[in-house]
Amino acid sequence: MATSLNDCPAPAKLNLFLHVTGRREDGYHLLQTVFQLLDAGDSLDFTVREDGVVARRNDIPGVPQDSDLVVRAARLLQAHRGTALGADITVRKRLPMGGGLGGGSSDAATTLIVLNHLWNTGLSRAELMALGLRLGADVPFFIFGENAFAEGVGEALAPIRTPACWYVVIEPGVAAPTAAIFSAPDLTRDTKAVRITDFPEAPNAFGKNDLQVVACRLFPPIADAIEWLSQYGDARMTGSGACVFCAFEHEHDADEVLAAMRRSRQAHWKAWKAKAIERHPLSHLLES
Ligand SMILES: C[C@@](CO)(OP(=O)(O)O)[C@H](O)COP(=O)(O)OP(=O)(O)OC[C@H]1O[C@@H](n2ccc(N)nc2=O)[C@H](O)[C@@H]1O
Ligand SMILES: Nc1ncnc2c1ncn2[C@@H]1O[C@H](COP(=O)(O)OP(=O)(O)O)[C@@H](O)[C@H]1O
Repeated sequence: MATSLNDCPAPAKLNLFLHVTGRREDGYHLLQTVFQLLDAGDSLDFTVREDGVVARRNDIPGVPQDSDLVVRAARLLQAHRGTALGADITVRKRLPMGGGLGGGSSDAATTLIVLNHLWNTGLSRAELMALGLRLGADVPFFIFGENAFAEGVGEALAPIRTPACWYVVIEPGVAAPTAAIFSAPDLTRDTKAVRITDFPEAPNAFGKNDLQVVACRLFPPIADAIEWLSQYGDARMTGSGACVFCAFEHEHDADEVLAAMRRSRQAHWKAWKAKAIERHPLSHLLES
């Protein structure tokens, strides 16, 4: 049995659309969204420890070890299965925090998938998804392992085909706190529910992101990024922001947009391209 796994990917996600259709009694919002996996993300190293200690080996500014979703995920699995093993974990962050790309959730999902393998704790995909939901609404999606239409708070998932394309992602340089966006008085919470069969073959212009109006009001750089990227297609925000994206059929189209940005007065934005992928790269570590 292996005792370490290095360079484990934690892919980013985009919300191709995000509708707020209602609110639960506990205040959480009911959503409909399509989650799209990208070939860009964070990466993590894991080494099993015999002494039961779970430790993050690197510093992440603003995220103390004990509140890191990675450490919390490892300790949750450890307690759930009563294993005596621990782990040293290194997290290489590339995704911005508060970016709407699901970075922290994806790190947590990768941790659950990899440690379930290294610790031989034997949880099924469904059991790991249920455990992951305790850490955040986006975590089950990453364990689900393929692009999905999601309902509820994001935990009711159905597989969906999405176009093979490239995305340009702009980081507008602000962090959008999810709680502030959802609690805004001007958030609309009554978008009519759609059915998965309404989702067209070429869905990049389907629906809208209901969180975008609020996020643009609170954080004007998000509005600036959407306006700039809209020259090239249907640009919109992912999740609760702050990142903004637009789809392109060919990689060279995405390259041209990035080059145009670097020549423009928006050259200070961080921007990159990523390819749409169909499956989570660690999906093979879990049974069906
Ligand atoms: C909006 C989405 C869409 O994929 O992603 P992100 O943009 O954050 O990645 C998610 O639903 C984010 O879910 P999750 O990651 O669990 O959100 P949290 O940070 O835990 O939520 C912070 C707060 O936002 C509010 N919240 C969150 C989710 C939801 N469906 N309804 C809510 O009202 C709650 O007040 C919650 O306490
Ligand atoms: N490993 C982690 N990576 C990123 N953020 C983390 C991590 N652990 C905890 N967090 C907290 O979760 C918050 C949301 O981060 P993240 O999931 O990256 O953004 P978003 O949900 O907007 O995509 C961060 O602001 C940070 O405080």
